[in-house]
Amino acid sequence: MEAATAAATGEDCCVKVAVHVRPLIADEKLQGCKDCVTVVPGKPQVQIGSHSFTFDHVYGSTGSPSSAMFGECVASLVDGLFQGYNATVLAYGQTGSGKTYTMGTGFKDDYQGGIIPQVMSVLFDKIEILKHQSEFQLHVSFIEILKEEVRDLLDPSFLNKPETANGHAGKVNVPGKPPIQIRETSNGVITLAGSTEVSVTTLKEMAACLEQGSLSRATGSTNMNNQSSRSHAIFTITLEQMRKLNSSSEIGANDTMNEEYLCAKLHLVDLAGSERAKRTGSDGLRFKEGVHINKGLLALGNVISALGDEKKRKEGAHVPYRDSKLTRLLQDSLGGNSRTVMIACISPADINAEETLNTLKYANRARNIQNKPVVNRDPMSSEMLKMRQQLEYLQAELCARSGGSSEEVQVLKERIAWLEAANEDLCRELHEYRTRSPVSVIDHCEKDAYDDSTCNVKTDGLKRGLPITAPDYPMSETTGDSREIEEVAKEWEHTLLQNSMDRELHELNKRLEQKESEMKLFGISDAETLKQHFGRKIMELEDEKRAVQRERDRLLAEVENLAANSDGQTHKSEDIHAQKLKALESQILDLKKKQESQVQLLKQKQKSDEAAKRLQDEIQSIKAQKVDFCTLQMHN
Ligand SMILES: Nc1ncnc2c1ncn2[C@@H]1O[C@H](COP(=O)(O)OP(=O)(O)OP(=O)(O)O)[C@@H](O)[C@H]1O
Repeated sequence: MEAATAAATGEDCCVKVAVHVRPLIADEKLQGCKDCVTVVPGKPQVQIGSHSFTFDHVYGSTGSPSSAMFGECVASLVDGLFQGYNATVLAYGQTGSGKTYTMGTGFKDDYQGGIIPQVMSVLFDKIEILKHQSEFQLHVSFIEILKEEVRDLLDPSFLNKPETANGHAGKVNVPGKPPIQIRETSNGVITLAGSTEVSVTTLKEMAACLEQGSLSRATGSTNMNNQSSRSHAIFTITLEQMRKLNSSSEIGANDTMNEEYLCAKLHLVDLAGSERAKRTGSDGLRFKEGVHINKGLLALGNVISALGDEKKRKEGAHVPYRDSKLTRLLQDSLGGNSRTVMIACISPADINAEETLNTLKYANRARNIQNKPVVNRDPMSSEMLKMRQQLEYLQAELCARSGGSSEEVQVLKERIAWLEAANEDLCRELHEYRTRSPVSVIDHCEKDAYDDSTCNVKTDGLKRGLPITAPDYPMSETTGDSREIEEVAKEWEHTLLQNSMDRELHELNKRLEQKESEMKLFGISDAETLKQHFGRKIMELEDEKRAVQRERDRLLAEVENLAANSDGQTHKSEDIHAQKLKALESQILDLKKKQESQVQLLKQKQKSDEAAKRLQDEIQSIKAQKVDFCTLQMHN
């Protein structure tokens, strides 16, 4: 639960102080006490001796009737609970001054006229009225601080215990039960860990809790009060509500949007009375109790002094809340997040004049205490409230604008509709392109390239499809929608360009691979070997040719010699030689042919060398192109 911030009315408000003057009681009358307190008629002013004090209200002994106290001082606090404000009603005064009577925790006399019973009855009346617009949950706790120990008055294990030796009706701490601890949450809220919180749904149930706790409370008889409260008692009502917001705040259709969770606490405090041991006649246990009571009240007095002194407050003086459990528990009620009313109970008897004056001085100082009550709303509710307020503000602004220039709104609406339609078309187109296979996209792109235009030209065409500068609206007014369309077109253009470049790069790689494999065939080392091989072959053929020519010359010379020597034999050997010569000539012819084919091979080799060189040059240029493309892709 979060205390709502200033936005949720973090008002500064002073502790309200009312004085309740009880009538002289039988004992005092018996003692012949005189009335020493005067209430100025029609004014909330009290005079005692030479001292005069003005308060917010004065009840009893000819001041306002006591019956008016609830309506004037407490009813507004109960109302505030329903708005999420914490509240405290604190009864302060000397022993026997009427605190228990005023608060209505005594279950004697006319206790129904006390504040707590009236609070309970008004609370349930209000819940009955509001139950149709809110869901409520009520819890009560009832604790007492006795001798600096916090005790749970609603602990079921305290019930039906026999009266103990010290005279405290039925209260024994259960062994093993952890003591109640006062804790402070991270946002400064004081809580009681370990106290019983009883969930109640009816007035009867709540009254039963009050009765049970009151009967369990430590009381004892003193000279000044035969049923004196020996402890400070705090009856706390916690009201949780899930409030449905009224129609003026209704915005969303969602129910949770129209609900807020509020939680507020009302502390009803009946303090033990200050006492003087001499006058109360207390000794032993009562004396010890009195010491503790006075210690707690002294700490309370110091806190009131620190908070009530404007100078000290401005100087940021330390407030000794931690000096006692009472002040620690009342930290929020005094100077914190609570609307607080202090009821100073006084006896009019002159015998009590000194204590009465002290009480009035304290009460007067308490009037200067400034509290800061805030609505206790849970963080989610706060957030929703903020959002709701923001939404209301925006709706109001929209209404104001549309009221101011309906024409402008109409034009804007048309423009939005047109942009939405254009956007839809583009999205559809984009979707179609995306669903195509990458190859078909490239093909599409290449087809465009073949038509003497590039992919970029195509995407420009896509952009052209969008009349970004609509005739009615200047370019500077381009809205989010048209920007979106442009971005889609750009993205598309980029994709196509990318695809085209990828494709070209792929082609280049393929060509490069092919050329490199060709180059392997015409490797430099293989070419050299081939050259040497052919060279050798030609040399061999040359040698062979020369040998055959020599043989032919020899044979011709032989033929000429034989012709000169004999005719018969000459004819025979002439034939033989002629045949040999013929064979040699055909051999020479063969060799010549071989030589020619070798020359042809050499020429081819030369051509191959040249082709290899060209290939190498081409590879170099392809590699250079590839580098250029890669650089271009990186830039894209
Ligand atoms: N306004 C009143 N009208 C009539 N009787 C009253 C009124 N206030 C108190 N009394 C009576 O005065 C006596 C003391 O009152 P009460 O017990 O309420 O005092 P107290 O301040 O609670 O005392 P303590 O601090 O010792 O508990 C009771 O008998 C009570 O009935």
